[in-house]
Amino acid sequence: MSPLPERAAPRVEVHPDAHALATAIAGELLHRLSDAQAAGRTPHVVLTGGTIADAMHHELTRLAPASGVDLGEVELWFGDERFVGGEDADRNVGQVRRAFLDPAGVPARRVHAIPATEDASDVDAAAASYAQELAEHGPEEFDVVMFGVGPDGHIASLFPGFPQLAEETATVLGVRDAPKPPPERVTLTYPALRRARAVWFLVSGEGKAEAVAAAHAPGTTKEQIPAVGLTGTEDTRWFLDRDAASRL
Ligand SMILES: O=C(O)[C@H](O)[C@@H](O)[C@H](O)[C@H](O)COP(=O)(O)O
Repeated sequence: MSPLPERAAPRVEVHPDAHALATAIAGELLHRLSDAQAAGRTPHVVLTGGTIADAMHHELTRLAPASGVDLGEVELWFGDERFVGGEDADRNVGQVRRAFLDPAGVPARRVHAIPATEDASDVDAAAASYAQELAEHGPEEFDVVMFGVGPDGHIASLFPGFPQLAEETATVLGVRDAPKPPPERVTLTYPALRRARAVWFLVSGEGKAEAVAAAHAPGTTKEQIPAVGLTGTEDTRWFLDRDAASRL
């Protein structure tokens, strides 16, 4: 892997409400995908779970047909996954499938799901398997990496104070005892997630306002608010609604 290039300073973009936020992010994502395809690249995107991401996926499905983006030529990855059964409603990939992949007709071969409990003996085996998939089929740089942000500032399954935050070699790790259920998860790490042209945080609601403010306060560390540790090479953006931005 080549040395890390320059990083883009974080910018904040505030939208009136969650719906407007979801629409704006979907539109921006389709722009990025369209530009990448026009430049002759098959873009790679890291998806996330959560409420605002779900709303954004529905908007993607609605807006994609008129965008000119070829959804057959986009590689989709996941920033983290709950280590549960493949059909469990808790799986991020299931949520994305229902809102976007199935209705928009994204080919299964483009979707890189993190192993479920029937595919791996434990979280470490699942992480090793996804790391191998990433090494074999992943890009040098993702086009867009998206994150929901928890009220505690967690992104993917990187939780405040957890050892995964210190990882500088492995691209994917297992997590046990996560503070948010389910306790067993698989997460990409900073070394994988920072290989990104664009890093976007998708945040909605008053319950996130404190974490958003802390992430933007001088001196906050990634051990306190894991979202602090990540920037893209071209674009680092906090997509907020008014409530999430209310303490900035
Ligand atoms: O792994 C999880 O338990 C969740 O997916 C979580 O990481 C989520 O992405 C954020 O908490 C934002 O979620 P909301 O958009 O629903 O607030």
